[in-house]
Amino acid sequence: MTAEIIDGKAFAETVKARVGRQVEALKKNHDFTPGLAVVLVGEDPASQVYVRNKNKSTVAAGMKSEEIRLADTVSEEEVLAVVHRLNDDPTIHGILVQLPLPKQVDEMAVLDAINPEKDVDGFHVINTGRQAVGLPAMVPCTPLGCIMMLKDRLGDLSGLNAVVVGRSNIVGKPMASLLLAENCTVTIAHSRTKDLPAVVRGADIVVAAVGRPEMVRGDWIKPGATVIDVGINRIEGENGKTRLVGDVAFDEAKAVAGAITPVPGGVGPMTIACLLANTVTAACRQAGLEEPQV
Ligand SMILES: NC(=O)C1=CN([C@@H]2O[C@H](COP(=O)(O)OP(=O)(O)OC[C@H]3O[C@@H](n4cnc5c(N)ncnc54)[C@H](OP(=O)(O)O)[C@@H]3O)[C@@H](O)[C@H]2O)C=CC1
Ligand SMILES: Nc1nc(=O)c2c([nH]1)NC[C@@H]1CN(c3ccc(C(=O)N[C@@H](CCC(=O)O)C(=O)O)cc3)C=[N+]21
Ligand SMILES: [Mg+2]
Repeated sequence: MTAEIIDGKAFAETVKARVGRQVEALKKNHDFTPGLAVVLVGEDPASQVYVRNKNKSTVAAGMKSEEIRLADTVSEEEVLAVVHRLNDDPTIHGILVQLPLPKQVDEMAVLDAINPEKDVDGFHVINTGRQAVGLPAMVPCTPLGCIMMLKDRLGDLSGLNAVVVGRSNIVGKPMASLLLAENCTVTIAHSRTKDLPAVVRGADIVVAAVGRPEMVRGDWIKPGATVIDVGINRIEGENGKTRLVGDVAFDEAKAVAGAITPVPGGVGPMTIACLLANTVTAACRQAGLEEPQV
């Protein structure tokens, strides 16, 4: 058996095209343009790639895009001042502060300062709590993109055994919460989990969000399972060039799974597409407009 490769890049293009049509309708019918601001602290090259991709996609969808770059020596007060300015800017409907932040800046304090209505990452505790109890919320982009790919492939997720490897606030925990809301039986595994391979072998759905290159092996995968690989790891290839790999040993897992997302071209592009979709949602809520159904 060889797994179906889930084409996150192609899926993301369809989502971005829909967002583009929605933005066009908002401009035409309401003279209204959604705006997204991304705050990038420091020079981390990977983060710069993400920010560039986001910026390009935002502009391609017809939205306003503002990019704020701050030195990695910046003080917490300066970051908070930028967030407050963006909270007060009526042309900005979405604010994303790229993580991680340098150690002198308290991440929780910065996330807490973002107006929850503009929190397109869905990382504010207000949005986390609203999502957890089933109220309308901004939902974190990476887990949202994973759910969209799972539902596209599997339809109803009710009753499926889902194992999420990783419990970060930005991926693992919200992923588990969204799978629970889809009526999965959810297990969250982490660095203290005993016999991780055995836990993963029970899964109909595996979501790997660990940050360890190719840690999840093929013989951990139940035959026919759906594997979502969130990991983005740069490793040294044979020829000295760096290449991007996920948290799953792709070739091994592909031989056993029913479907699997590749890295690159899987979860990453869907994250960006969901960010744009969240920005339109946030903008419409702030302006008191219905989201255009186009
Ligand atoms: N494609 C995308 O859009 C995105 C990709 N990413 C990528 O996803 C990955 C995870 O990101 P993030 O959640 O921020 O990472 P974190 O480092 O914040 O969390 C990693 C999690 O993995 C767990 N873990 C670490 N080692 C092991 C192990 N040996 N066995 C079991 N569990 C382990 C940790 O457990 P413990 O809590 O016990 O320490 C922790 O919960 C990274 O590669 C990141 O680059 C992240 C965001 C978006
Ligand atoms: N506040 C905040 N929100 C985030 O959502 C957030 C963050 N901070 N910090 C870093 C992680 C990582 N992340 C990625 C998004 C897209 C790709 C992506 O587009 N990847 C492409 C291309 C990658 C490449 O070639 O470099 C792919 O996988 O095909 C990757 C990683 C969002 N994150
Ligand atoms: Mg920090």
